[in-house]
Amino acid sequence: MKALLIVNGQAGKGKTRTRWIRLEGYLQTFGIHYDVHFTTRPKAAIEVVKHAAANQYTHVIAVGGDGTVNEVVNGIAGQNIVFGVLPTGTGNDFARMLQIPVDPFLAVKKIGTEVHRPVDLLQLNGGYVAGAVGIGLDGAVAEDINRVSWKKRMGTFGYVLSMLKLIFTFPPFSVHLEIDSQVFDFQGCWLVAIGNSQFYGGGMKICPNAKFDDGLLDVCIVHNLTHLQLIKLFPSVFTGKHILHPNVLCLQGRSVRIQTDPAVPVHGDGEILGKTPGEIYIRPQALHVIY
Ligand SMILES: Nc1ncnc2c1ncn2[C@@H]1O[C@H](COP(=O)(O)OP(=O)(O)OP(=O)(O)O)[C@@H](O)[C@H]1O
Repeated sequence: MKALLIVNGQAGKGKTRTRWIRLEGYLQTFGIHYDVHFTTRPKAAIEVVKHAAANQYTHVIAVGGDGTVNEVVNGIAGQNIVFGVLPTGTGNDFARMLQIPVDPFLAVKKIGTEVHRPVDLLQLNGGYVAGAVGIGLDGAVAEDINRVSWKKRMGTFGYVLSMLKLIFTFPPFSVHLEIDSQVFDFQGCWLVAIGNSQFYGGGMKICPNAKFDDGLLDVCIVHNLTHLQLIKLFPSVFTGKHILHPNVLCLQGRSVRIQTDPAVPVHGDGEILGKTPGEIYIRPQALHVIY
C-alpha cells in the first residue's frame, strides 16, 4: 500500500487541520507508506489526485467531509486506485452511507485493514457524485448555507435552519422527469433528490431505500404540498418516514433526465453544481472503497 492523503483543513468548521495532527499519530502505528497533501483552495484536490496511479499510489484517502470526497472521487475516476475516507467534515454522509464511523479516530482503524469493496457512483452532466444529488429546494439550501456560512458556524444545524427559512421563500417549480423509459410531469414540485446513498444534509434519510451497490439510483420527489404541510413533513426525513406521505413519490432506475421550469439549483454531495436541466446515470461499481 502506498497512499496519498488529501487533507482539507477547512472541513468540519475548520477543525480538520488540528485533528489531523492526532490522526497522523494513529496512522503511523499501521506502518503504512503515505504522502500528505493539504488542499490549497476549493477544487484543487481534483488536479492533485489526477495522476495518482501514474505516480505509483495504490490508495487515495480523503481527510475531510463530503465536498472533499466529491473532489477526490472526481480526480481518481477511471484510475486503478482504492479510495478511503477519514470523515472530518460536518455532514459526513459518504461515511454514513458506508457505515464507516463518523468519528475519524474510529474510522482510522479501517484504513489499516485495507479491506475494500466496489461502490456505485452517480454521474451528473459528466462529473461524479458519490452520495446524492439534490434539485430545487435542496439545491437552494446548499447555495444558502455556503453563502451565509451557516454550516461553518452551526454545523449540521445550519442545514435545518436554512431549510426552514427557504421553505417560505423558495417558489415551487414544474418538472419533467424521464426515469429510464418512464415519463413523469409534476406541477408545484419542491424538490427532487437522486440518491446512491440514503443520506444527505448531515444524516437526513432522503432516499431511505437506496443501496450503494445495487446498480440503481433512487429518486424522491416531493410535490403539491402547502408550506405548512412541508414544515410538518420535514422532521420525518430524519427517519425516512416522509416517503409514506401521499405527495412524496419514490422511484428507482438507472438514468434520470430532468427539466424544470424555471431552472432551479442543483447540488451534488452538498457542492453547488449549477442549475437544471440535467442527466444523471448510475455507474455500477465505479469506485473501490476501504470499508
Ligand atoms: N484549502 C481550502 N480552502 C478553502 N476551501 C477549501 C480548501 N480545500 C477544500 N476546500 C473546500 O472546502 C469545502 C468544505 O469541505 P467539505 O465539504 O469536505 O467539509 P464540510 O463542509 O465541513 O463537510 P460536509 O460536506 O461533509 O458537510 C469544500 O467545498 C471544498 O471544496
